[in-house]
Amino acid sequence: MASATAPTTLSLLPTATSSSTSHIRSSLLHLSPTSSSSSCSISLRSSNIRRLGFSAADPLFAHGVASKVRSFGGKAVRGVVSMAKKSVGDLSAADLKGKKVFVRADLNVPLDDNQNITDDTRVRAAVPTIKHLIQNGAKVILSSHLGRPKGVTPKFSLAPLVPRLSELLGIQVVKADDVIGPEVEKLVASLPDGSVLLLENVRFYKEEEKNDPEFAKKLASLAELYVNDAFGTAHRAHASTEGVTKFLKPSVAGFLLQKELDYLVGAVSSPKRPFAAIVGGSKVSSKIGVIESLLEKVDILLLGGGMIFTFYKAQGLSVGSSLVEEDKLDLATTLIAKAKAKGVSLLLPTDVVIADKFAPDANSKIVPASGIPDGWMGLDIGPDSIKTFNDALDTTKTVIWNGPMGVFEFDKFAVGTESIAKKLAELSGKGVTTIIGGGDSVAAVEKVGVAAVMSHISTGGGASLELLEGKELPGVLALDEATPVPVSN
Ligand SMILES: Nc1ncnc2c1ncn2[C@@H]1O[C@H](COP(=O)(O)OP(=O)(O)O)[C@@H](O)[C@H]1O
Ligand SMILES: O=C(OP(=O)(O)O)[C@H](O)COP(=O)(O)O
Repeated sequence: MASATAPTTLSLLPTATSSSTSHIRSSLLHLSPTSSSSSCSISLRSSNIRRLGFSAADPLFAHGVASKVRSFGGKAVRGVVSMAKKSVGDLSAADLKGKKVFVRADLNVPLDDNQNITDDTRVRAAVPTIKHLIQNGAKVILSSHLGRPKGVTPKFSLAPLVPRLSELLGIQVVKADDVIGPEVEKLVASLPDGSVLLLENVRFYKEEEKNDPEFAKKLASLAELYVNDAFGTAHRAHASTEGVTKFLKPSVAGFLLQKELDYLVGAVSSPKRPFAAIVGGSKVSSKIGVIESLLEKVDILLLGGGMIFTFYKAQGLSVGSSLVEEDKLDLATTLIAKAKAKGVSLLLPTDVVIADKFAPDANSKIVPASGIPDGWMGLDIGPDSIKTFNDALDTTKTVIWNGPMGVFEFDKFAVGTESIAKKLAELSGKGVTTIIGGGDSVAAVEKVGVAAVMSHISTGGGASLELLEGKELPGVLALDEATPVPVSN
């Protein structure tokens, strides 16, 4: 784990020359949370941050440094500023033995009509942190939401999670019928060391989503330490993800949360190059933030999905009845110009699979991007584009993918998306870092059966999108910072 890494200290002095500045900048980039999430500390002045070409909004700093830099305004910052969050791996066995630990996980899994879990990815992803805690003698009070219930709703109970959790953990998980209150307190008091109590769906209380401080305090009163491992919910400032940290110290990151940050912030901020991003999905409007943020970092940007037709139309091509956002035509033109100015190789599909209706049994044909007839709509990228994309991807060392290349829910229009999934699997096998940024791209990778070989598959759709946009996640910001290391200055 990161805590085993030797502590690293950088001093950014105001007198730094331009050559030392570039050295510091590259060292700093190298010291992403990936390489040293718990033991890297930096001494810096805000003037040097600017000189190094960083802005306080740089995602590299988003989860530690930036907030401090901002809070100091333009004034000199002296002393140690930690860039990472404290991890559950930083807590010693003595910190954990016999301690009641409130663990917020994201166990928001899909259930079928018979309340069977149809995809247990999030349950499996929560296991390493819980196992670590129980193996160190902690009493785990496990909390999650499921769905978006309005008040107590039996079909959103966490009861279906108990058998799978117990199986994966190798112990019988006890379930409470409530989230707070005397019955829950009684169950907590009776917990032996190394056990797990699963609380009921935390969203059964409306106070959860309101981040009500009184509710957060009641949650906190159940435990002595807080671990947030709910990456998929880290973009929500709710009582169990943010509010509770005000009442429980330490408040630390779980292993899953750390891994997500390592890849979606660390690997993206200091990628092995060439670095490519593949962005697809339905609309430009939902991916503007991601595209703009990635344009700052990538060498190659491949665009697919429904959004390409807005780019085509902006370039004067006919798009038939394809999905187009008329109010985003100027934006598409701006993004193309921005890519050019930044030297990013932006590839739009050169051919598309078109359909005569939006349906799985639609008639289809392949046409060049410039040849979409009236009444037809583009639902997938074509074979020439797949080849061009594959050739570009062959040159890369890091790839991040967010959003399908076509309407992959219909088999006839899933070829582009599935080809990308297969290509990334092949590249992963050759040592390329492959990151799947949540949402439908994860479903595509799973459909093709190549999920296991990817470097990282995010468990959060919305959360990963916000991270890739360079936003700060409230559930992460609220956690304690990693212990600072004294700076030699
Ligand atoms: N050419 C297209 N026309 C219409 N919809 C498309 C097209 N290509 C992809 N889509 C749709 O985009 C949806 C995913 O979009 P989005 O939610 O933005 O991606 P993600 O979930 O990966 O973030 C899928 O349901 C897919 O069917
Ligand atoms: O499934 C989730 O988000 P996602 O669908 O964006 O991956 C999380 O559990 C967050 O759920 P929410 O969007 O109801 O807050």
